[in-house]
Amino acid sequence: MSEATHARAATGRRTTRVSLDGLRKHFDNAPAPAIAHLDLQTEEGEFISLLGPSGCGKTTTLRCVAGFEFPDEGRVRLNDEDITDLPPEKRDIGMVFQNYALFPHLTVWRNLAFGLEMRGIGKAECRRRIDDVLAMVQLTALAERYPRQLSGGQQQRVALARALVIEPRLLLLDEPLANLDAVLREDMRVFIRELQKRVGITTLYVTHDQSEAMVMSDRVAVMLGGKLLQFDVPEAIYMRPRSVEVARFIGRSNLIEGSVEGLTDEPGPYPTYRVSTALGSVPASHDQPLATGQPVHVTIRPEAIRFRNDGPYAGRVQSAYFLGSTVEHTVQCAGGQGLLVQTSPGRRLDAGAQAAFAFDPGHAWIISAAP
Ligand SMILES: Nc1ncnc2c1ncn2[C@@H]1O[C@H](COP(=O)(O)OP(=O)(O)OP(=O)(O)O)[C@@H](O)[C@H]1O
Repeated sequence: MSEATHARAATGRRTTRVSLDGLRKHFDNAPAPAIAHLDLQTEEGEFISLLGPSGCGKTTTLRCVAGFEFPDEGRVRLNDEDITDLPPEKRDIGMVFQNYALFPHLTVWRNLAFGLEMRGIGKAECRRRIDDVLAMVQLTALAERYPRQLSGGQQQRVALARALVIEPRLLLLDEPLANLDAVLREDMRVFIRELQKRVGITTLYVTHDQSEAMVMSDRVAVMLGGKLLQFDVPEAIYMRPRSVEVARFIGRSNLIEGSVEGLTDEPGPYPTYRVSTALGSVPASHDQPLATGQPVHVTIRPEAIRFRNDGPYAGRVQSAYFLGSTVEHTVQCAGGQGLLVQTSPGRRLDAGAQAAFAFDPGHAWIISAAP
Protein backbone atom coordinates (compact mmCIF):
# COMPACT_ATOMS: atom_id res chain seq x y z
CA MET A 1 0.00 0.00 0.00
CA SER A 2 1.48 3.41 -0.93
CA GLU A 3 1.94 5.98 1.82
CA ALA A 4 -0.81 8.19 0.40
CA THR A 5 -3.26 5.30 0.12
CA HIS A 6 -2.34 4.18 3.60
CA ALA A 7 -2.89 7.67 4.98
CA ARG A 8 -6.23 7.99 3.22
CA ALA A 9 -7.32 4.55 4.44
CA ALA A 10 -6.31 5.54 7.98
CA THR A 11 -8.60 8.52 7.91
CA GLY A 12 -11.33 7.17 5.72
CA ARG A 13 -10.60 9.24 2.58
CA ARG A 14 -13.59 11.50 2.53
CA THR A 15 -13.29 14.47 0.27
CA THR A 16 -15.82 17.20 0.60
CA ARG A 17 -16.80 20.47 -1.04
CA VAL A 18 -17.77 23.21 1.39
CA SER A 19 -20.29 25.78 0.33
CA LEU A 20 -21.10 28.88 2.37
CA ASP A 21 -24.01 30.66 0.74
CA GLY A 22 -24.99 34.15 1.87
CA LEU A 23 -23.90 33.70 5.51
CA ARG A 24 -24.73 36.48 7.93
CA LYS A 25 -24.25 36.59 11.70
CA HIS A 26 -24.93 39.58 13.92
CA PHE A 27 -24.41 38.94 17.65
CA ASP A 28 -26.86 40.62 20.04
CA ASN A 29 -25.53 43.97 21.28
CA ALA A 30 -22.64 43.98 18.78
CA PRO A 31 -22.38 47.26 16.85
CA ALA A 32 -21.72 45.52 13.54
CA PRO A 33 -22.30 42.04 12.16
CA ALA A 34 -19.45 39.54 12.71
CA ILE A 35 -20.24 38.19 9.23
CA ALA A 36 -21.92 40.78 7.01
CA HIS A 37 -22.32 38.60 3.95
CA LEU A 38 -20.21 35.65 2.94
CA ASP A 39 -20.24 33.43 -0.15
CA LEU A 40 -17.42 30.90 -0.35
CA GLN A 41 -17.16 27.62 -2.21
CA THR A 42 -14.23 25.19 -1.98
CA GLU A 43 -13.20 22.30 -4.18
CA GLU A 44 -12.72 18.79 -2.81
CA GLY A 45 -9.46 18.31 -0.90
CA GLU A 46 -8.51 21.99 -0.91
CA PHE A 47 -6.60 23.68 1.88
CA ILE A 48 -8.27 27.07 2.33
CA SER A 49 -7.11 29.79 4.71
CA LEU A 50 -9.46 32.40 6.12
CA LEU A 51 -7.09 35.32 6.55
CA GLY A 52 -7.74 38.73 8.05
CA PRO A 53 -7.08 41.04 10.97
CA SER A 54 -8.46 40.42 14.45
CA GLY A 55 -12.24 40.77 14.57
CA CYS A 56 -12.87 40.32 10.82
CA GLY A 57 -15.17 37.33 11.37
CA LYS A 58 -12.85 34.38 10.64
CA THR A 59 -13.56 32.44 13.83
CA THR A 60 -17.29 33.11 13.66
CA THR A 61 -17.28 31.71 10.12
CA LEU A 62 -15.45 28.58 11.27
CA ARG A 63 -17.82 28.17 14.23
CA CYS A 64 -20.82 28.39 11.88
CA VAL A 65 -19.29 25.56 9.84
CA ALA A 66 -18.57 23.53 13.00
CA GLY A 67 -22.08 24.09 14.40
CA PHE A 68 -21.03 26.07 17.52
CA GLU A 69 -22.79 29.12 16.08
CA PHE A 70 -25.82 29.32 13.85
CA PRO A 71 -25.98 31.99 11.14
CA ASP A 72 -28.89 34.46 11.07
CA GLU A 73 -29.05 34.04 7.32
CA GLY A 74 -27.49 31.79 4.72
CA ARG A 75 -26.73 28.09 4.41
CA VAL A 76 -23.74 25.84 5.12
CA ARG A 77 -23.43 22.85 2.80
CA LEU A 78 -21.03 19.93 2.65
CA ASN A 79 -21.25 18.55 -0.88
CA ASP A 80 -24.98 18.82 -1.45
CA GLU A 81 -26.04 18.25 2.13
CA ASP A 82 -27.40 21.27 4.00
CA ILE A 83 -25.92 21.05 7.53
CA THR A 84 -26.87 24.57 8.68
CA ASP A 85 -29.21 23.39 11.42
CA LEU A 86 -27.38 20.24 12.52
CA PRO A 87 -25.77 20.15 16.00
CA PRO A 88 -21.95 19.86 15.97
CA GLU A 89 -21.84 16.15 16.82
CA LYS A 90 -23.98 15.31 13.78
CA ARG A 91 -21.75 17.17 11.33
CA ASP A 92 -18.86 14.75 11.15
CA ILE A 93 -16.25 17.49 11.23
CA GLY A 94 -12.84 17.44 12.97
CA MET A 95 -11.69 20.61 14.68
CA VAL A 96 -8.41 21.78 16.23
CA PHE A 97 -8.32 24.84 18.46
CA GLN A 98 -5.56 27.26 19.34
CA ASN A 99 -5.34 25.87 22.92
CA TYR A 100 -5.51 22.21 21.68
CA ALA A 101 -8.33 21.41 24.20
CA LEU A 102 -6.87 17.98 25.06
CA PHE A 103 -8.23 16.09 28.06
CA PRO A 104 -5.48 16.59 30.68
CA HIS A 105 -6.35 13.50 32.74
CA LEU A 106 -6.24 11.12 29.75
CA THR A 107 -3.18 9.68 28.01
CA VAL A 108 -2.56 10.42 24.33
CA TRP A 109 -4.07 7.05 23.48
CA ARG A 110 -7.18 7.65 25.59
CA ASN A 111 -7.55 11.17 24.16
CA LEU A 112 -7.80 9.59 20.72
CA ALA A 113 -9.99 6.68 21.83
CA PHE A 114 -12.56 8.98 23.48
CA GLY A 115 -14.24 10.22 20.29
CA LEU A 116 -14.20 6.76 18.74
CA GLU A 117 -15.84 5.14 21.77
CA MET A 118 -18.47 7.90 21.84
CA ARG A 119 -19.30 6.88 18.29
CA GLY A 120 -19.62 3.22 19.28
CA ILE A 121 -16.61 2.08 17.23
CA GLY A 122 -15.45 -1.46 18.21
CA LYS A 123 -12.18 -2.15 20.03
CA ALA A 124 -10.26 -3.66 17.11
CA GLU A 125 -11.23 -0.83 14.76
CA CYS A 126 -10.32 1.75 17.44
CA ARG A 127 -6.90 0.17 17.82
CA ARG A 128 -6.31 0.10 14.06
CA ARG A 129 -7.31 3.73 13.58
CA ILE A 130 -5.34 5.04 16.56
CA ASP A 131 -2.22 3.10 15.53
CA ASP A 132 -2.47 4.47 11.99
CA VAL A 133 -3.07 8.08 13.03
CA LEU A 134 -0.34 8.04 15.71
CA ALA A 135 2.09 6.78 13.07
CA MET A 136 1.04 9.61 10.75
CA VAL A 137 1.71 12.29 13.35
CA GLN A 138 4.86 10.47 14.53
CA LEU A 139 3.72 10.01 18.11
CA THR A 140 3.54 6.21 18.41
CA ALA A 141 6.25 6.18 21.08
CA LEU A 142 4.39 8.72 23.24
CA ALA A 143 0.95 7.03 23.29
CA GLU A 144 0.99 6.45 27.05
CA ARG A 145 2.05 9.97 28.03
CA TYR A 146 -0.30 12.61 29.47
CA PRO A 147 -0.64 15.99 27.71
CA ARG A 148 1.39 17.76 30.44
CA GLN A 149 4.33 15.47 29.61
CA LEU A 150 4.41 16.68 25.99
CA SER A 151 5.89 19.75 24.31
CA GLY A 152 3.59 22.32 22.68
CA GLY A 153 4.32 20.94 19.22
CA GLN A 154 3.61 17.37 20.37
CA GLN A 155 0.33 18.46 21.99
CA GLN A 156 -0.62 20.12 18.75
CA ARG A 157 0.05 16.89 16.86
CA VAL A 158 -2.13 14.98 19.36
CA ALA A 159 -4.91 17.52 18.74
CA LEU A 160 -4.54 16.97 14.99
CA ALA A 161 -4.55 13.20 15.45
CA ARG A 162 -7.65 13.43 17.61
CA ALA A 163 -9.43 15.45 14.94
CA LEU A 164 -8.41 13.04 12.16
CA VAL A 165 -9.03 9.73 13.95
CA ILE A 166 -12.81 10.11 13.76
CA GLU A 167 -12.42 10.15 9.94
CA PRO A 168 -14.18 13.47 9.52
CA ARG A 169 -15.33 14.75 6.16
CA LEU A 170 -13.84 18.17 6.85
CA LEU A 171 -11.01 19.52 9.03
CA LEU A 172 -11.26 22.93 10.73
CA LEU A 173 -8.18 24.53 12.27
CA ASP A 174 -8.49 27.74 14.30
CA GLU A 175 -5.09 29.45 14.69
CA PRO A 176 -3.56 26.10 15.68
CA LEU A 177 0.01 27.41 15.69
CA ALA A 178 -0.57 30.60 17.67
CA ASN A 179 0.87 29.20 20.91
CA LEU A 180 4.07 27.83 19.39
CA ASP A 181 7.42 29.60 19.14
CA ALA A 182 8.58 30.92 15.77
CA VAL A 183 10.81 28.01 14.74
CA LEU A 184 8.30 25.35 15.72
CA ARG A 185 5.56 27.27 13.92
CA GLU A 186 7.48 27.04 10.66
CA ASP A 187 8.06 23.29 11.11
CA MET A 188 4.40 22.72 11.98
CA ARG A 189 3.20 24.64 8.90
CA VAL A 190 4.99 22.18 6.69
CA PHE A 191 3.96 19.23 8.85
CA ILE A 192 0.25 20.12 8.74
CA ARG A 193 0.28 20.87 5.02
CA GLU A 194 2.08 17.60 4.15
CA LEU A 195 -0.29 15.63 6.37
CA GLN A 196 -3.32 17.32 4.81
CA LYS A 197 -2.06 16.49 1.31
CA ARG A 198 -1.44 12.86 2.21
CA VAL A 199 -4.87 12.46 3.76
CA GLY A 200 -6.55 14.55 1.05
CA ILE A 201 -9.02 16.07 3.51
CA THR A 202 -10.65 19.41 2.72
CA THR A 203 -9.40 21.90 5.32
CA LEU A 204 -10.45 25.37 6.49
CA TYR A 205 -7.67 27.12 8.36
CA VAL A 206 -8.12 30.37 10.30
CA THR A 207 -5.10 32.64 10.66
CA HIS A 208 -4.19 36.30 10.86
CA ASP A 209 -0.63 35.48 9.72
CA GLN A 210 -0.30 36.20 6.03
CA SER A 211 2.89 34.26 5.45
CA GLU A 212 1.30 31.22 7.10
CA ALA A 213 -1.71 31.53 4.79
CA MET A 214 0.52 32.02 1.72
CA VAL A 215 2.79 29.04 2.45
CA MET A 216 0.09 26.55 3.39
CA SER A 217 -2.95 27.22 1.23
CA ASP A 218 -4.29 26.22 -2.13
CA ARG A 219 -6.44 29.35 -1.93
CA VAL A 220 -6.70 32.21 0.53
CA ALA A 221 -9.94 33.97 1.52
CA VAL A 222 -9.06 37.49 2.68
CA MET A 223 -11.70 38.85 5.07
CA LEU A 224 -12.24 42.31 6.49
CA GLY A 225 -15.17 43.69 8.46
CA GLY A 226 -17.20 40.48 8.09
CA LYS A 227 -16.86 40.46 4.30
CA LEU A 228 -14.84 38.45 1.83
CA LEU A 229 -12.53 40.82 -0.04
CA GLN A 230 -10.75 38.35 -2.29
CA PHE A 231 -10.61 34.58 -2.70
CA ASP A 232 -7.78 33.34 -4.85
CA VAL A 233 -4.49 31.45 -5.07
CA PRO A 234 -1.72 32.97 -2.88
CA GLU A 235 0.22 34.37 -5.83
CA ALA A 236 -2.82 36.25 -7.14
CA ILE A 237 -3.61 37.65 -3.70
CA TYR A 238 -0.06 38.97 -3.48
CA MET A 239 0.58 40.06 -7.08
CA ARG A 240 -2.90 41.00 -8.24
CA PRO A 241 -4.87 42.44 -5.31
CA ARG A 242 -8.41 43.49 -6.24
CA SER A 243 -8.72 46.23 -3.67
CA VAL A 244 -6.62 48.77 -1.81
CA GLU A 245 -7.47 46.96 1.45
CA VAL A 246 -6.06 43.64 0.23
CA ALA A 247 -2.92 45.35 -1.13
CA ARG A 248 -2.44 47.04 2.26
CA PHE A 249 -3.12 43.96 4.34
CA ILE A 250 -0.98 41.50 2.36
CA GLY A 251 2.72 42.26 2.63
CA ARG A 252 4.22 45.71 2.18
CA SER A 253 2.97 47.61 -0.79
CA ASN A 254 3.31 50.96 -2.55
CA LEU A 255 -0.02 52.46 -3.51
CA ILE A 256 0.04 55.26 -6.04
CA GLU A 257 -3.04 57.21 -7.09
CA GLY A 258 -3.51 57.89 -10.76
CA SER A 259 -5.82 57.98 -13.75
CA VAL A 260 -5.81 55.75 -16.79
CA GLU A 261 -4.21 57.27 -19.91
CA GLY A 262 -4.83 54.35 -22.20
CA LEU A 263 -3.94 50.83 -23.32
CA THR A 264 -0.48 50.07 -24.75
CA ASP A 265 0.57 47.21 -27.01
CA GLU A 266 3.38 46.08 -24.69
CA PRO A 267 3.50 42.29 -24.49
CA GLY A 268 2.85 40.56 -21.18
CA PRO A 269 0.57 38.06 -19.48
CA TYR A 270 -1.96 40.86 -18.88
CA PRO A 271 -2.78 43.99 -20.90
CA THR A 272 -0.53 46.94 -20.06
CA TYR A 273 -1.98 50.42 -19.56
CA ARG A 274 -0.29 53.73 -18.99
CA VAL A 275 -1.39 55.52 -15.86
CA SER A 276 -0.80 59.20 -15.08
CA THR A 277 0.61 59.50 -11.53
CA ALA A 278 2.72 61.82 -9.36
CA LEU A 279 5.76 59.84 -10.59
CA GLY A 280 4.84 60.62 -14.20
CA SER A 281 3.31 58.26 -16.70
CA VAL A 282 3.81 54.66 -15.49
CA PRO A 283 3.07 51.33 -17.19
CA ALA A 284 0.95 48.90 -15.18
CA SER A 285 -1.08 45.74 -15.82
CA HIS A 286 -4.70 44.86 -15.40
CA ASP A 287 -6.94 42.06 -16.61
CA GLN A 288 -10.19 44.01 -17.07
CA PRO A 289 -11.05 46.74 -19.56
CA LEU A 290 -10.37 50.25 -18.18
CA ALA A 291 -11.67 53.57 -19.47
CA THR A 292 -9.43 56.54 -20.24
CA GLY A 293 -9.53 59.00 -17.35
CA GLN A 294 -10.73 56.37 -14.86
CA PRO A 295 -9.28 56.95 -11.37
CA VAL A 296 -7.24 53.97 -10.17
CA HIS A 297 -4.47 52.94 -7.80
CA VAL A 298 -1.25 51.32 -8.96
CA THR A 299 0.33 48.90 -6.51
CA ILE A 300 4.01 48.01 -6.72
CA ARG A 301 5.73 45.71 -4.23
CA PRO A 302 8.90 47.20 -2.68
CA GLU A 303 11.01 44.30 -3.96
CA ALA A 304 9.85 44.94 -7.54
CA ILE A 305 11.51 48.38 -7.70
CA ARG A 306 15.16 48.45 -8.80
CA PHE A 307 17.63 51.30 -8.41
CA ARG A 308 19.15 51.88 -11.86
CA ASN A 309 21.10 54.90 -13.02
CA ASP A 310 19.15 54.97 -16.30
CA GLY A 311 15.79 54.40 -14.60
CA PRO A 312 12.94 56.66 -15.76
CA TYR A 313 11.83 57.75 -12.26
CA ALA A 314 13.71 59.79 -9.68
CA GLY A 315 13.60 60.55 -5.97
CA ARG A 316 15.71 61.12 -2.90
CA VAL A 317 16.48 58.39 -0.36
CA GLN A 318 15.19 59.42 3.05
CA SER A 319 16.15 56.35 5.05
CA ALA A 320 17.77 52.95 4.55
CA TYR A 321 17.31 50.17 7.11
CA PHE A 322 19.38 47.02 7.02
CA LEU A 323 17.11 44.01 7.64
CA GLY A 324 19.65 41.21 7.14
CA SER A 325 19.00 39.72 3.73
CA THR A 326 17.53 42.98 2.40
CA VAL A 327 17.70 46.74 2.85
CA GLU A 328 14.48 48.75 3.03
CA HIS A 329 14.63 52.29 1.68
CA THR A 330 12.06 55.06 1.85
CA VAL A 331 12.30 57.31 -1.18
CA GLN A 332 10.64 60.69 -1.61
CA CYS A 333 9.68 61.29 -5.23
CA ALA A 334 8.27 64.14 -7.28
CA GLY A 335 4.80 65.31 -6.34
CA GLY A 336 5.27 64.23 -2.72
CA GLN A 337 4.89 60.55 -3.55
CA GLY A 338 6.71 58.35 -1.01
CA LEU A 339 7.87 54.86 -1.99
CA LEU A 340 9.28 51.83 -0.20
CA VAL A 341 12.11 50.17 -2.12
CA GLN A 342 13.62 46.88 -1.02
CA THR A 343 16.98 45.82 -2.42
CA SER A 344 19.74 43.35 -1.69
CA PRO A 345 22.41 44.78 0.67
CA GLY A 346 24.79 45.15 -2.32
CA ARG A 347 22.36 47.61 -3.99
CA ARG A 348 21.91 49.76 -0.91
CA LEU A 349 21.75 53.55 -1.27
CA ASP A 350 22.33 55.78 1.74
CA ALA A 351 19.97 58.40 3.15
CA GLY A 352 20.31 61.64 1.21
CA ALA A 353 21.33 59.98 -2.09
CA GLN A 354 19.55 60.81 -5.31
CA ALA A 355 17.99 57.65 -6.73
CA ALA A 356 16.86 56.72 -10.21
CA PHE A 357 14.70 53.63 -10.38
CA ALA A 358 12.65 51.38 -12.63
CA PHE A 359 10.12 48.57 -12.41
CA ASP A 360 8.53 46.12 -14.84
CA PRO A 361 4.96 46.82 -15.94
CA GLY A 362 4.27 43.18 -14.99
CA HIS A 363 5.05 44.05 -11.37
CA ALA A 364 2.85 47.15 -11.27
CA TRP A 365 -0.79 46.16 -10.87
CA ILE A 366 -3.81 48.40 -11.31
CA ILE A 367 -6.56 48.38 -8.70
CA SER A 368 -9.71 49.75 -10.23
CA ALA A 369 -12.10 49.35 -7.29
CA ALA A 370 -12.77 52.46 -5.24
CA PRO A 371 -11.11 52.18 -1.78
N1 LIG B 1 -20.27 35.54 21.15
C1 LIG B 1 -20.12 36.79 20.72
N2 LIG B 1 -20.90 37.79 21.16
C2 LIG B 1 -20.78 39.05 20.70
N3 LIG B 1 -19.87 39.42 19.77
C3 LIG B 1 -19.05 38.47 19.29
C4 LIG B 1 -19.11 37.11 19.74
N4 LIG B 1 -18.17 36.39 19.06
C5 LIG B 1 -17.53 37.28 18.26
N5 LIG B 1 -18.06 38.51 18.37
C6 LIG B 1 -17.64 39.72 17.63
O1 LIG B 1 -17.73 39.44 16.26
C7 LIG B 1 -16.64 40.01 15.56
C8 LIG B 1 -15.89 38.93 14.80
O2 LIG B 1 -15.28 38.06 15.73
P1 LIG B 1 -14.42 36.80 15.28
O3 LIG B 1 -13.96 36.09 16.52
O4 LIG B 1 -15.18 36.00 14.29
O5 LIG B 1 -13.19 37.48 14.54
P2 LIG B 1 -11.78 36.90 14.15
O6 LIG B 1 -11.49 37.43 12.80
O7 LIG B 1 -11.74 35.43 14.32
O8 LIG B 1 -10.83 37.60 15.21
P3 LIG B 1 -9.63 37.00 16.09
O9 LIG B 1 -8.51 36.77 15.12
O10 LIG B 1 -9.34 38.12 17.06
O11 LIG B 1 -10.14 35.74 16.74
C9 LIG B 1 -15.80 40.72 16.59
O12 LIG B 1 -16.13 42.08 16.58
C10 LIG B 1 -16.19 40.06 17.89
O13 LIG B 1 -16.05 40.95 18.96
